[in-house]
Amino acid sequence: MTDQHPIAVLGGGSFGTAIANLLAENGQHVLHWMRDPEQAQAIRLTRENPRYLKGIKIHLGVEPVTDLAATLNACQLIFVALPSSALRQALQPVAELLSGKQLVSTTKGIEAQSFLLMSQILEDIAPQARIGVLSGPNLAREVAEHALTASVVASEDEELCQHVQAALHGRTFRVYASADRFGVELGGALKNVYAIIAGMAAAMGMGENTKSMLITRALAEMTRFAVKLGANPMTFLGLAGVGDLIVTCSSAKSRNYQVGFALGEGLSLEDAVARLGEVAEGVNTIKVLKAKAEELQVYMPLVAGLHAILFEGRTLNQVIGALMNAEPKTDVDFIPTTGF
Ligand SMILES: NC(=O)c1ccc[n+]([C@@H]2O[C@H](COP(=O)([O-])OP(=O)(O)OC[C@H]3O[C@@H](n4cnc5c(N)ncnc54)[C@H](O)[C@@H]3O)[C@@H](O)[C@H]2O)c1
Ligand SMILES: O=P(O)(O)OC[C@H](O)CO
Repeated sequence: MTDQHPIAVLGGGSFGTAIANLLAENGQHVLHWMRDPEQAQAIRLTRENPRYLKGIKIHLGVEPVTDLAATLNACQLIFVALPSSALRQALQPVAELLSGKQLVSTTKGIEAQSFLLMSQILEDIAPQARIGVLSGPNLAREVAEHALTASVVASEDEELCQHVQAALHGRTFRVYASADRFGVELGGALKNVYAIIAGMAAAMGMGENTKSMLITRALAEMTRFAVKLGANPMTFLGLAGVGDLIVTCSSAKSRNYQVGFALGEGLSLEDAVARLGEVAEGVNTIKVLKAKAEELQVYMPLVAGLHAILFEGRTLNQVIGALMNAEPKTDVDFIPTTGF
């Protein structure tokens, strides 16, 4: 069933475009808001978004728009696909218009200083809005190319979850619901850091054993951190936890992995980010995560190691040596209890 109102997607990058297309393919009228009028006009004329999703045809049901206030006024359900660095700055000025709306963040980042996740920023800006997140193993290009894909909508608001499921479910996209908004969102933000490490390991020609060790120890580390913050560790066994970790740490289509690969080839961080030309959220997340782990005294050797390479002048070989020679540890070191 299609919505009476158009559905808004905020953000003209690869994920916003992929989600807008999915919604339109399901018969929804989509107002796809982007800040750049030239980009909007180019999409209207060519039905493509060549900078971010070259070669993908954009459905006629997607209407590129640049008037943010008019877009928010017209829509009840709003997907936010802005970079984490831009979300607050873009939406604070229109906060009043968000009241009572269903806001679904797809942005996988953490705000510096506040350590707020993106849906917490939405809550902060618009306390009267209904808030959710969409997260999972969802590489934008694969979503747009109709690879069979699953995602998670997470919110305490069941009606919002059902609305998102109805709007997005289709032949190639399946949405699972969760009530654990915090855990789902945290998983999406944390995995980007480990994807950078996985990209570095790939560039150095490390083997499949190494990849498996990295992913598994990353899962242990991010779960340990999440538990310290009061999250449900079981969420990390789902699509938005280990699912997203696997895809992002395994695929050269991931921008975070690409940054790591470039670093492993010897590029500086600045050059690696410049070569990418798109958002790699893990680059900002690593700084705030390292600081928070120290503050909370959570053992996160992979995070500490990446931080040491990027910002403390350590070499990759020094860090690998330290990681492999660290004191012996147990394998699974958190025990889910019925309290969660
Ligand atoms: N691309 C993916 O595969 C994917 C999948 C799931 C989630 N995400 C998440 O979605 C978020 C957005 O990523 P993306 O891949 O679409 O990014 P992108 O790099 O493809 O595009 C970013 C877009 O944001 C716009 N933008 C930047 N600053 C802005 C501002 N101040 N106001 C308005 N627009 C602004 C840019 O013009 C661009 O259109 C990220 O947090 C990412 O983690 C991405
Ligand atoms: O391209 P990345 O590294 O931002 O990852 C994209 C998605 O988050 C994968 O689920």
